[in-house]
Amino acid sequence: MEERPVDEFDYGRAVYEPLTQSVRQLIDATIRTEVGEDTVAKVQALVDEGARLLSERLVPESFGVQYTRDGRGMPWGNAIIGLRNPIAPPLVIERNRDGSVWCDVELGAAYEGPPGCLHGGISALILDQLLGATAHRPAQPAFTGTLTVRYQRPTRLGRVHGEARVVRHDGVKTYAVGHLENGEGIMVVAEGVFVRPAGRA
Ligand SMILES: CCCCCCCC/C=C\CCCCCCCC(=O)SCCNC(=O)CCNC(=O)[C@H](O)C(C)(C)COP(=O)(O)OP(=O)(O)OC[C@H]1O[C@@H](n2cnc3c(N)ncnc32)[C@H](O)[C@@H]1OP(=O)(O)O
Repeated sequence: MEERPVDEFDYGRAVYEPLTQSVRQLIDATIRTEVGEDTVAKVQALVDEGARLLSERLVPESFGVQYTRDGRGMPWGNAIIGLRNPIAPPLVIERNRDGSVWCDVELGAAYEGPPGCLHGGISALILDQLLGATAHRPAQPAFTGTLTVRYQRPTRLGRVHGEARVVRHDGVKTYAVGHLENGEGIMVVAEGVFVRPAGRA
């Protein structure tokens, strides 16, 4: 079997992240463009050619979490944090010493629900990942059992700050809370129960 280079995380990141970023720009421009139909048709042909080239070799199914030889996880297809997923903003989750987490993310036209505002499902997606990340412990995966989201005020598109922390553990269950805020205050709050599935460490 071919030896995997130790720095394959950095290598993969250098190769694929710029492509993902370009596709993110393409998504934004696709939504907001006002060019004429000839240009749209021309771009469509270019995009189709790009998709054809990339499809010459594909993993058989979804990306999953691939691991480098030194054990670093690459959840690069993930819908919200995926480095190779153009529909992911992506969310970069930072962890404090006490295990709580936070993120700052810029959310544009691709995440719109009510005009000019963040789609509620996207808020829930961000909070699911944030609360899940703080509930998750190494070698103790915790699935979202229940996520309750309260939308207090419409969140304008743009810069959003999120935070989450664990409030208690009860056997296989971990209870976490979190919120999304921006310059206008706290917009969305969430609480969740994360369950370590039966039969897992
Ligand atoms: C995700 C793991 C990944 C690990 C990978 C490593 C990298 C991680 C890096 C970074 C963190 C990432 C963070 C991820 C963020 C995103 C998370 C998601 O979106 S997860 C997808 C959506 N969620 C599902 O698809 C679950 C589907 N449901 C199930 O699989 C089961 O129903 C499960 C595991 C939730 C429970 O099944 P049972 O058979 O293990 O549990 P029973 O024995 O029935 O119950 C145990 C206890 O839990 C409570 N419970 C069960 N289900 C519950 C629920 N849905 N809500 C609340 N409590 C529940 C029960 O009442 C019971 O409590 P009593 O011990 O009696 O006090």
